[in-house]
Amino acid sequence: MSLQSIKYSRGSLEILDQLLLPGQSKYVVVRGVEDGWKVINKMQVRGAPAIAIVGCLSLAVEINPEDFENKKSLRQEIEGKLNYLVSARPTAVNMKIAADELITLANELYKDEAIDVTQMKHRFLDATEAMLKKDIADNRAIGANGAQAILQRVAKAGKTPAGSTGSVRVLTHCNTGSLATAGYGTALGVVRQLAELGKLEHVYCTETRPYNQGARLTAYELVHEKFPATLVLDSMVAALLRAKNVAAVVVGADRVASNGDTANKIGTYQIAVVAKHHDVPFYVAAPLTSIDLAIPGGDHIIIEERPDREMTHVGEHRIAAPGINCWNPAFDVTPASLITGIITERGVFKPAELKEAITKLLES
Ligand SMILES: CSC[C@@H](O)[C@@H](O)C(=O)COP(=O)(O)O
Repeated sequence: MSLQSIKYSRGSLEILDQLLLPGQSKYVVVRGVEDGWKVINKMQVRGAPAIAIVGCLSLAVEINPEDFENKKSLRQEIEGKLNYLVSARPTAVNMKIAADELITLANELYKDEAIDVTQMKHRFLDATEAMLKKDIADNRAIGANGAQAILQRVAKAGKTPAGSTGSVRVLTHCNTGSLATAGYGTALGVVRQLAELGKLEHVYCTETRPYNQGARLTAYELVHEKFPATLVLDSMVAALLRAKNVAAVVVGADRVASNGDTANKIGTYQIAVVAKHHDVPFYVAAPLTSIDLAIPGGDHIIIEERPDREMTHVGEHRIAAPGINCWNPAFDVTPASLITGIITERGVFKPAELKEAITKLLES
């Protein structure tokens, strides 16, 4: 069974505290929106899809026991609280897209004269809870589409390791697995699917400084799943791609602009540059809820800057010289020109085809 980052039943929400992993597995109770905002901002829960789901469910547990005087007050509560949750972390677009969808739903329910305030609340709770199931289904589809794309490309290029039966070695960055989503994972879902097909020869994961999502979380998931896996430091990627016949890089995304430029965990951009140099295909795996068609390119993405302490300390232990200045952007933007394909639940797209393809899909 894969790890569960979010435990939810109507009226009750708990998240696995990712600040404590891998040392301790402890669930934190989220009682409402204020708790939801805090666990997202402090990164007790993180990863673009998980942020959106926990944010929305924190509103669900808050309004579940409340009696609203009328539909207008419920609609106002929903809009105000969702917009507040969007402010917890700025780079990932998933929370914003989920908030916009749920606000649109609340407006429709408000206008629907056939339902009363209690029915409106239940319809809203149903829609919020549906996100959990949808995310897992989307991730499974991403996994299948991504594994197929990688295996096809590798077969065409004749790049499987010598003596193997078409199995591949892949590299991933940050954590995109069960912990970053409702379950299964995006880029790690592709790895999972390769393993399910018996085609995963080896997966390499980066440490992902400074927060160490790779060493603490991805490595934890890979060990848990008993996948053949090796941890490397971020500074080893060039050497790894030169030495280990890696067939593909697959990473997640926090926000994909309409031209395919992709914001993801800091360090992703330099991996893409190195992959290009070594002629290794570089894939981004992300659900449609990570694609922001409202912005034309990566320059429009706000990059979150996090506290110096994440760089200067490992746990309680200071590793940097006292007094040194720090720059700690949590994400970078990989230009579309370095991306081979964007793997979604609805297919794999070249960055140049993304906008038209997604617009068509959303219209249908
Ligand atoms: C499926 S998670 C995709 C991305 O959100 C992930 O790669 C990432 O950058 C996470 O950053 P984090 O700062 O840990 O929230």
